[in-house]
Amino acid sequence: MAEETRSLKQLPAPKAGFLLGHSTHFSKDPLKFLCDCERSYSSIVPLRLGLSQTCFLTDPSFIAEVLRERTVFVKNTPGWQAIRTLVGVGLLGSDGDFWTRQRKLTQPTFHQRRIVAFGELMVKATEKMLVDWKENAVRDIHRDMMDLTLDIVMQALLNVNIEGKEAKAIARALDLSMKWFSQQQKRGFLLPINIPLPLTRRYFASVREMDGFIFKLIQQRRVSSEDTGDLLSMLLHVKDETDGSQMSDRQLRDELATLMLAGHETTANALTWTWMLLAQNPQVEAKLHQELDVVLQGRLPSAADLPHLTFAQNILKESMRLYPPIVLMARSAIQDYVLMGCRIPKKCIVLMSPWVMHRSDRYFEDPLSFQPERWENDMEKRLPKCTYFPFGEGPRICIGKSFAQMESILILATIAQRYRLRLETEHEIVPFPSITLRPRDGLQMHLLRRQTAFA
Ligand code: HEM
Repeated sequence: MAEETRSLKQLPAPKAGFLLGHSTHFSKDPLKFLCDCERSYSSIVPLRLGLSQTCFLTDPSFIAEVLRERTVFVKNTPGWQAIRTLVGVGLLGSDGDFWTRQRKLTQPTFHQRRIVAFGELMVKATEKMLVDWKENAVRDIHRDMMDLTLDIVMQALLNVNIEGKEAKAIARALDLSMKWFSQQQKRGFLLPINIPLPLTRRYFASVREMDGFIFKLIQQRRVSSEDTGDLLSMLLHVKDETDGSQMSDRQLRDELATLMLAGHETTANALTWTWMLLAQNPQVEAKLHQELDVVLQGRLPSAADLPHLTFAQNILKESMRLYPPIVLMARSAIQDYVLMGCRIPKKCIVLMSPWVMHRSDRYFEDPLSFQPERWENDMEKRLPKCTYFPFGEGPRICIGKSFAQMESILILATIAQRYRLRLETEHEIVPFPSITLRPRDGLQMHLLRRQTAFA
């Protein structure tokens, strides 16, 4: 006999408010609320956030299924609609056939072979930043990592310099978008974008200014046909193999805005949390220094060193386990779908959280402690799929994964060769989940010059 299908309503759920459902608890402290759900309820937790019927998944195989079924579970959620105001219908926020075409066109651009060419640029940009670092100074390391990764992504994408007015306009739009999203989030629900609040007006004005610069850059490149070796040059030349068509200016603009947003904050935050964790765990830091000294012998790192910097790789894996830059992923069901015997109704929003899965004691021993060694002996391969998924999973897995891994290791190695960073604050560092997970009040750190045999 066929097994009976349960409805979401039959599953145990946290107590909900009459009007706002679970929104009040969720918006107060989303990470704690979701961790409590994982500990106290079954693998599918029904929730109501505002008017939206929602469910939260805590079983890795359920998460893997939803991420795999990209034609049923799409990105048409209020959060994604807000992100589209910045990135349009680029890879990150599109669905269906349009996404398939864009992914096919963009994928070769991110091939490992091509990405390696950006290694030198990444190290040079880090060295340029270090010119302003002085021994014993106190700096907001979060700000520094944001500026550095923006510099790198701008050069890799557009071959423009961070000091130029184009880059400044783009940085302003990205920054205002973060503020705008945070403001929306604090409210606990998203207001329609056409309500002319002051920040909303400033945000849209800055997006228009950013667009002006991007369209101008695209035009200049089309006219000159110059290959400047950046990602824009590659995207300008890719052709759909079925009909030979190329990307329009609008599509190029949307992809560039997407790559700037997706490729900058995420890596900056991964590095910021890594510096905090290294300062809190000096024995791990000492082991990193030892590896850097043995492998690099005092010279600058390059892409060719990556396979030998295995402890550095494990540090970043472990830091993204505890502080995944994307803490929550959302999809909306376009039709009823039966997930492991439970009916997920059409329009239901499905939530999945790397933060929650990465901190579950069902999969990780002593989950809150920072132990890069746990990743030795191919531990990642032995975990069930979607237990550890900082870059997502399935067909929509992060296209910039190799770029981000190379960038974060090269930056980590270049800085850690010369400096030890110590926490300046006695206060608790509060993780704040905006589009990405950042420290709410920045990260003030004290710079100590490292004494090495090579200095
Ligand atoms: C540590 C750094 C990074 C992390 C943790 C990260 C994480 C993610 C995650 C979790 C997704 C999937 C989102 C979802 O399915 O809802 C994603 C998608 C994406 N990421 Fe990243 N990312 C990082 C760096 C980058 C970089 C450097 C780039 C580009 C330069 C990039 C470009 C993208 C794009 C375009 C997508 C959308 C892919 C698609 O839907 O086909 N990311 N990223």
